[in-house]
Order: sequence, then C-alpha cells, then structure tokens
Amino acid sequence: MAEQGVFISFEGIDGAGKSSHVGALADAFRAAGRTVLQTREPGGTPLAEQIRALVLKEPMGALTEALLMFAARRDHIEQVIAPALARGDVVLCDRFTDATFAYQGGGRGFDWQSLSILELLAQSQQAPEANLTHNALLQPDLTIWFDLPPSVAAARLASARVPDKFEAQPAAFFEAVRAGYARRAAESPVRFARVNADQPREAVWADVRHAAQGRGWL
Ligand SMILES: Nc1ncnc2c1ncn2[C@@H]1O[C@H](COP(=O)(O)OP(=O)(O)O)[C@@H](O)[C@H]1O
Ligand SMILES: Cc1cn([C@H]2C[C@H](O)[C@@H](COP(=O)(O)OP(=O)(O)O)O2)c(=O)[nH]c1=O
Repeated sequence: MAEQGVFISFEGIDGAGKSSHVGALADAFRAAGRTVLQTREPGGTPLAEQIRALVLKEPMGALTEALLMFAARRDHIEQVIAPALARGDVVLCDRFTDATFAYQGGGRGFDWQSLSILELLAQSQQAPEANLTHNALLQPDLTIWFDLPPSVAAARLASARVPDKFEAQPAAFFEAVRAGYARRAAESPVRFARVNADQPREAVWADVRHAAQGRGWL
C-alpha cells in the first residue's frame, strides 16, 4: 500500500536557526526510506519565486503583501505540495501560512480575521469553481516552531548575512511576530511543536527529531 503523505512546516522569526535543520530532517526521513520534497515560502514554483523577489524587496501596503503571499502559496500548493502529498511524499516546507499570520498579522498589524478568510480561500481543497469557503483546508500535519528571544536571533543574523526587507525591521517588529506565532500555536496546539531555539544546535536538532518521532514518522 502507498505511504501517506506527510506535510511539515518550519517556522520562527528570522535568525531562529530553522534552515539549518530542514536538510537534517530531510536526511532522517530519507534514511527511513521516504521520498522527501524540500521547499520554501514564499516560493517553491517559478511564479512564486518571482513573487518572493518582489515581496522581499519592494515596499507595499499590508493588504497587497498578504495577497501576494497567499497568491504565491496557492500556486505552490497546486503545482508542488498537493501533488507530492498525493504521491505519498514527505513535504518539508521552510515557512507556510503561520508566517503570514505572524509577519503580516502580528508584525504589520493586518487584521487576523481577514487573514483567516484569505487562508480559507488559498488553502481550499475544492475545485476553484466551487464555493471555496465550504471545505477542509490543506494544513501542515506538523509545524515546528523555533522560538527564541528576538535579541538572540538578531545577534546571530548580525554576523550572518545582508538583511532583506523583513530582517531589517526593528526589534519591536520581531517581538510582535513572535507574539503572532504564539497566538497561532495557541489556536492549533496539536499541530504545533514549539522548540526552544535558544540552545546549542545539537539540542535544537534533538528536539526537532523528537517532534517527528512523536508522530510516529521516524
Ligand atoms: N543553535 C544555534 N546557535 C547559534 N547559532 C545558530 C544556531 N542555529 C543556527 N545558528 C546560526 O544563526 C544564523 C541563522 O540561522 P538560519 O538557519 O539561517 O536561521 P533562519 O533560517 O531561521 O533565519 C546562521 O548564521 C546560523 O549558522
Ligand atoms: C512565508 C512568509 C514569509 N515572510 C517573510 C519572513 C522572512 O523574513 C522572509 C523570507 O523568509 P525566509 O525564506 O525564512 O528568509 P531567509 O531565506 O532569509 O531565511 O519572508 C512573510 O512575511 N510572510 C509569509 O507569509
């Protein structure tokens, strides 16, 4: 019998250290005999990567930014994520919708309820000619949230790379983003696994692996 697809997203403020662990978890799943698709948001398709280049660089209103994030996400779901899950692959996605709630909702102050409406449309599993608000949403099976104080993340990034539009935001912005993640985690406690990212890399990795093992996948 074909294996069931597994969808895992990785979340956290910039500099939380999540990127280092996506590849390690991919290797662990491959060692367990699974086919893995590693991807990211915004991006993951040619169209969504073009949107990424725009939203990470150009100044724009909060609604425009949110709509572009969800437009990129819809294309990513249709072209890449849903087909991979249907094949029974493991999909590891560096950021997904919780980032929109955390950054556009928490960080930029965009209305939470309005984001929920966009989520309902963009992640609908109905054909687009149906009423898209009447169905189950495509959501990750597990979201690993790398949580740490923004001051620690900022210190890591200061020596790591040239900041993009979001990374250049002040500390208060990341406090608000972190609060956005906390709110999303409280709304979906079963889907979320919070990992303390303010630990040495090996300890963080042990917690990441443990989160996947806890679901019986490794
Ligand atoms: N546990 C850790 N302790 C200290 N530094 C770390 C840790 N994890 C990652 N880093 C460093 O912090 C920086 C940001 O890591 P990265 O994985 O790019 O974060 P993110 O993808 O969450 O923005 C990199 O320079 C990385 O080497
Ligand atoms: C997916 C997503 C990302 N973002 C932001 C968070 C990050 O600052 C940025 C890009 O994410 P990321 O790929 O983590 O950046 P990097 O490659 O530099 O680690 O986009 C949003 O604001 N909303 C979203 O919906």
